[in-house]
Formats: sequence, structure tokens, C-alpha cells
Amino acid sequence: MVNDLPSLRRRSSDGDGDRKALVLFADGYGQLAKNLCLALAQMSIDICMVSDLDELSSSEKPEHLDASLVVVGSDVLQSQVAIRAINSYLSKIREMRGIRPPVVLATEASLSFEQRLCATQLGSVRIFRSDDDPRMIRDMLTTITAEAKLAGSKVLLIDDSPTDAYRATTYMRAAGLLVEHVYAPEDTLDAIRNFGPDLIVMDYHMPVVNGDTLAALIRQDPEMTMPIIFLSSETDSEKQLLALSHGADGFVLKPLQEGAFIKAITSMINRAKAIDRRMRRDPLTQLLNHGQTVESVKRVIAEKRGGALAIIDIDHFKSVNDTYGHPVGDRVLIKMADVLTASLRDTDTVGRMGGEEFAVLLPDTTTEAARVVLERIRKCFMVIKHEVEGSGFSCTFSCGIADLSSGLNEAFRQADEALYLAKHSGRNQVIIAEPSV
Ligand SMILES: Nc1nc2c(ncn2[C@@H]2O[C@H](COP(=O)(O)OP(=O)(O)OP(=O)(O)O)[C@@H](O)[C@H]2O)c(=O)[nH]1
Repeated sequence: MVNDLPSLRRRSSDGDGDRKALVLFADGYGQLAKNLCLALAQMSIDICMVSDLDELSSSEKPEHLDASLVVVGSDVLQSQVAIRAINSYLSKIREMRGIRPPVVLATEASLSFEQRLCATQLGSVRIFRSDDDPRMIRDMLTTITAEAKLAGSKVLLIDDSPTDAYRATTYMRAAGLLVEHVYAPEDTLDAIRNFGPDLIVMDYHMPVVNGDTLAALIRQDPEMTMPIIFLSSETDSEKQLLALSHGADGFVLKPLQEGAFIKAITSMINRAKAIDRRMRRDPLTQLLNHGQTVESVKRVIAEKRGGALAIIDIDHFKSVNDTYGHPVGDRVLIKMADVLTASLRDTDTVGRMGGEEFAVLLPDTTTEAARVVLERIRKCFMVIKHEVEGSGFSCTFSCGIADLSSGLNEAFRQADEALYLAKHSGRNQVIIAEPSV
């Protein structure tokens, strides 16, 4: 196990939870294994490194069994015993958790067809080469975590037939989905507003309006972008296509086959969530992007909850890029994001406003309490050593805090002004804005 690597537990800004990778190399501390573990740890991914593969079969190590992703070094493929150990470990996870985690094969050399085949049989879905970007593994973990969260996704079912609705509801609830059912198409818009579904499943042939008209009606509202699936016994593909052209995304044939129905639903929800995530998140740090951060501030102000807004800007960041290069600068930004999300409450929001500027929204918090929190984060961030080729450097940030009571534009203006003051009076400090009179 790698004990000398930092292993922060990470809470992502939308509560994705912890991410853990199990790293298996036969020769344990080879350069690729070391570099990879260091890079994963720097991205605040929990890692469990195992080189003695007998350890895997030991029931005294239950912490191995909660990995979401398994990274296997290609050196492992040289030993049939090791392959058997990994296979039986992966089967054990499937027995316990109902899923077999995907495998990434890490290699320094090019692989033979036989090695690739062997890796595929282990469940390898990607090959990671020593010069690949380790963020690929982080992104895979993010996707896996998002998919695991499918249970609890909300489906609105619109069907006037009690028998069909009963069957569809039973299948969906058995798959862990939350289902709300409306019989009458005219209740649809209210149900969407109140329930906020991730997906709509509707019968195609209904009294008053058919599915295609109802789908077109829903799509008139630009906010109602959730996928729509029609249920119908219509087998004429031309009619199906016509129906889809009105804004629906899929067609499932009645009578429903449980497996195919649930597969169609899950892939639709996963795809919609992935697109939604891409639109709302900054791709580098996975924090909310500028637009979504402003929306979050707007919402808290509209709810009249009060709170504080902090704007953070990394000091002399240009010189980090100039001295160590852009990729190292990127790593500092990711670390900043990780420190912020790991240090704040679930109810707080962290966003990347652009460049090296971040925003933190702390609802129901006074500016003084926010200052205490940001001071703690500032002290934690400034002692982090960012590694570059054997040596390292540290960074600081400056921060301005404003009260939300003055409204959206004024809160941003005041926080920016306080940040400006912090920058121009020495940097590496947190300043609360003077409320305007
Ligand atoms: N690595 C990296 N750099 C970025 C990114 N976005 C913006 N930057 C760089 O961030 C730097 C910001 O520099 P400045 O605005 O001059 O600020 P600074 O050097 O931090 O100086 P002070 O804020 O006054 O302390 C610029 O060099 C940008 O190119 C990014 O996504 N990755």
C-alpha cells in the first residue's frame, strides 16, 4: 500500500461522494505505478495500492472491496496466478455490490494482441499509457459515480391505462427509480414543475392529446429539456420517426419487456445527466461554471436566505504558468478546487469564475463567519507543496467577501472590490467588503 502519498477524502461540489481506485501492479513500486498513484492522490482520489496479489483474496482487507475502478499494471498479465486472483476479486465485488468495477490497464510498453485480449477478458475498458493524462482516470471515476447515482433518479410517467402504468411503475421502482404517475395529459406541466423529473415516459396514444402533441407542447418551454420516451405498440417505423420528430428521444414497444425497458431508461438518463454535467461544469476542475455559479447566487438571494459571497484569486498565477508551464498551472487550479470542495459544507457552492478566479457561496452565513472559513482554507492552501520534478513550490490566494443582502450585482461588485484591496495590500489575505451606505 502507498502510505507516503497524500490521500485526501474528497467531497465534490455537487455531492458526488468519494472516489476510490484500486491500483494493482505485480512489481508494486515501479515508476509507472508511482507516478500514477501520485497523480491520482494529487487529484484527491482515494487509492489503494496492492502489489502482493494474494492480499486481494484475503477477507481481512475489506477496504479493497469498495473501489469504483481497478487499475491493473500490464506486468500482472504475465502471471496466470495473478490473473486468477484479480478475476476472483472482481467476482467477489460483483457478488457483494451487484457490479463489477471497470478495469483500466496501465502500461509503459506497447501491448501484444494476446495481452490486450487477456485484459479485455478481465474487464478492461481503457488502456492507460505512461504518457497519457491521468485526468482520464479521474473523468472515468466521475462518470462511474454519476451513473451509480442513477438510483433515485426521477421519472414522470404519463399513461391513461392503469394496467400499463402499473407494470411500468413496478419495473421502474424495482430498478430504484422514483416514479410519479399522472393519468391525465393536462396535469403534465404541473407535475413537471413540482416533481422535476430527470426523464418523462409517456404513452403515445392517449385521449385529448397524443404523445407527439404533448411532447411538442412540453418542448415549448426551453427549461423542459429532460428526455422523453414514448411507450407504444406502434410498430410502423415511419410513424415512430414522425413521433420522434416532435421532440421525443426514444420509443419503447408495448407490451414492455422489463430488461429492455429499464436499459432504455437508464441509458437515456445517463446520457442526459452527462450532457447536463458538461454544460454546467468547468471541464478542468469539474466545479460549476461561471453561469451556474451566478445562478446559484441568484437562487439563494431569491429565497431570501441571506449569506456571504467570497471571490478568490490565486496570487501571481501568471508566474506559475511562466515558470513551470501551463500543465503545472492547471494542476494548481485543480488542487485549489479540491481544497475548496473538501473544506466546505454540503450546502455551500463552489464555482470557477474563469482563469484563476473562484467563487464560494455560503448561504445562511455572516460575512464574519465566512471570513473564518476562508482564513482556514487560505492557511491550508498556502502550505501545500505543488510537486515539479523532484522539487516543489507553494501558492497563496487573496479573497474578498461580501454580504448577499445587497443583491446580486452589488454582492459581486463588493466582493471584487474587497479582493482588489486584498491584492493591493500585500495579497495572501481575506478581506470583508465595507457595506455600501
Ligand atoms: N494553467 C492555466 N492558466 C490559466 C488558465 N486560465 C487563465 N490562466 C492564466 O492565469 C494567469 C492570470 O494572470 P494575471 O491575471 O496576470 O494574475 P496573477 O499573475 O495571478 O496576478 P495577481 O492576480 O495580481 O496576483 C494568466 O497568465 C492566464 O493565462 C487555465 O485554465 N490554466
